[in-house]
Amino acid sequence: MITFYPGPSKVYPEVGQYLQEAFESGVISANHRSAAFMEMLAETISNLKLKLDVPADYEVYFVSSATECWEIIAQSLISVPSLHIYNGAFGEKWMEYTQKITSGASSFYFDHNALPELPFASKLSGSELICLTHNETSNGTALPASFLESLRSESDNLIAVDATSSMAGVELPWESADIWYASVQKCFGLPAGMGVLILSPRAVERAIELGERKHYNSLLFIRENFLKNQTPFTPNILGIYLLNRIMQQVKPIEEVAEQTALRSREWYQFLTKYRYPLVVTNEAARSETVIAVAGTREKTAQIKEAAKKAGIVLGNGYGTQKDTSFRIANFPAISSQEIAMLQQFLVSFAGK
Ligand SMILES: O=C(O)C(=O)[C@H](O)COP(=O)(O)O
Ligand SMILES: N[C@@H](CCC(=O)O)C(=O)O
Repeated sequence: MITFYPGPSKVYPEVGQYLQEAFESGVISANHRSAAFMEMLAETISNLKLKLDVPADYEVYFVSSATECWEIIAQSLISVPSLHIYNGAFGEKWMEYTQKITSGASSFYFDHNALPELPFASKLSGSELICLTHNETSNGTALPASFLESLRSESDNLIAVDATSSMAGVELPWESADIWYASVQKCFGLPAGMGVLILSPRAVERAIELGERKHYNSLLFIRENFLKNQTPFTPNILGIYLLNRIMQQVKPIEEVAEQTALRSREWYQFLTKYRYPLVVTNEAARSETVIAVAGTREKTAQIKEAAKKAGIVLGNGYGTQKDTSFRIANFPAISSQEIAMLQQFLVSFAGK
């Protein structure tokens, strides 16, 4: 089967070889306070920062998932009600989890075919954390870099961005936000089981100011460990090993992003040509890494079933469009040959 599911998704083919190497190297049997592990952790962070072009003064931590980042942020970085700007299921869930933990999260909902308006920024006091979803996996939308850049210039607030399904696939305007996080099972092309959390110096300062230390995953506790090249709890050592190998292998993000952009343009043109209705009709709001195709319940079920018979897994819809859309991951680990196979299938399905 070839898979276009937007997470877990296709892993880079080299992962097979790296798994064997990890076993043979002995590092996955090593204690996580050993020199061997600490060196590997430091090297992984350094390779990730290099390949993804993360600013030198931003700090990188590995946690268990993007979902855990919702909790870490709510516990350790929010003191006054946060503002959540979203248009889909993952942004909404982030707001709901935060609400449960902090008892104060406000929402600014915008239509998935629109981009959020900026005037909300002038109504903020300055201490609220602004929470944005860069790439909304559920409905195939993304925020353009220009939106993040404008928000940054309009507001002094700390900004947190969920880049779960875009980090390592597109270029991110790092300096336009303070907290970024993602999961490795999307654009990193890795097996699931790890989250990447990246903080600006201002976010670190905020964590220090708030001084929250009540949880095993309190940000300050995580940070203190990472500063020693360690982790607060036994980490996913295999996941870190694989991430390091993939970061060594991939091209710089600028080149990866070029390919993502080109492939996404081709996908949208192809789908339009063969009359597959897109969930996102506004081109400016479309994601480059997750493409959502609309359809009736019946048609959507039929196409997923026919694809399966042809050896292809399409992503189910998610959230309000669970049964009336399917999703196609446009992640870097997917090969051009696989894309051609799916397109061939879609051409023949369209003709039926
Ligand atoms: O796809 C998204 O967007 C998500 O939020 C993921 O489902 C979250 O993945 P985890 O890393 O939390 O498992
Ligand atoms: N992120 C994946 C999985 C989410 C889930 O099922 O919890 C998706 O968008 O489908």
